[in-house]
Amino acid sequence: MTTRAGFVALIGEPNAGKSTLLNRMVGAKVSIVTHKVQTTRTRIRGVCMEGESQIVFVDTPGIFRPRRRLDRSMVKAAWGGASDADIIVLLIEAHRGLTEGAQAIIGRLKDEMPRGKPVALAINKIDRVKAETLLALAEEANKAFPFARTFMISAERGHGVQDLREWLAAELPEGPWFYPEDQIADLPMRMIAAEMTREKLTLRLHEELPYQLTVETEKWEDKPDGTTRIDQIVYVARDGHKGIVLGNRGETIKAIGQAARAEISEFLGRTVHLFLQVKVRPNWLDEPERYSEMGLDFKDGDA
Ligand SMILES: Nc1nc2c(ncn2[C@@H]2O[C@H](COP(=O)(O)OP(=O)(O)OP(=O)(O)O)[C@@H](O)[C@H]2O)c(=O)[nH]1
Repeated sequence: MTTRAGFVALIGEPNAGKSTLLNRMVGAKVSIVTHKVQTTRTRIRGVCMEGESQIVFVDTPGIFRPRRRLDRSMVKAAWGGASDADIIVLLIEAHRGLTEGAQAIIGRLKDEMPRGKPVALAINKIDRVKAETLLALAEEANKAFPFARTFMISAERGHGVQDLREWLAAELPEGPWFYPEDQIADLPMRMIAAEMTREKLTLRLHEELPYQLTVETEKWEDKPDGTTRIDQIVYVARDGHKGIVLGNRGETIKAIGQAARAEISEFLGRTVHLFLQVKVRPNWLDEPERYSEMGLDFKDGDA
């Protein structure tokens, strides 16, 4: 049996339908993550199996409209995320055509993507236009960039989505899966729970640390008595940050834990026992191992 696995970055202007498409392909469970603000560099948005292929979708937050310095570095990171993906899918809206924004993305794809990286075009929202308009748009776009394939889809209604999935599955490099098949169903829940804790940390610590914090769900145990034990680790970049997160006699982390526990419990509809640990992981932003752990191979100078 030949297995395939790899990373796919969905890019496009805001509102192009990236989240809708992702949810179609991966399942509705990830949708809660989608409205979250741009808080991490690159993260996994969802995983799906298609035949013997494991497709891992990565986030490319904030490709657009940098407002602050920090945002600009995230824009760069987003493009780093895209160029590290095995396949890129550019989503454009059928009724809006090749907007200025879409053309700007194509310009950057030309400048920044390594040669030979497959970039597919997905013309979304085909339910909103006539066939002639669609064909003309496909032709125009393919003149602007040598797309590996062009798909005409409606993420909302599901048209064309399976074709895209099958193509992605076949294009991914051969290799072992990144996640055991039985963990895939669990993965969105683990990510959502980590995101909830992260949000509480960000709320509580305001502008102090948010870009230097990361939360990972280490263990997840559904107990026979109907409760769930979740162990998470809050990673900070420096020793000094640990104290800020813990607070005076641990009261900050305690309050954060309580708030996160309440939200996770409500979301799961079960009693949750949440255990938080704060650990220092210096320079996690620059640490390539962090990304290889997720299966992403970041090279120096990406961020
Ligand atoms: N008519 C139509 N609307 C769609 C389709 N796909 C998505 N939409 C709508 O387009 C809007 C934007 O979709 P999202 O999936 O949130 O877009 P996004 O690219 O993730 O947007 P950002 O999160 O802002 O980057 C939503 O109102 C969707 O319901 C489609 O195939 N047809």
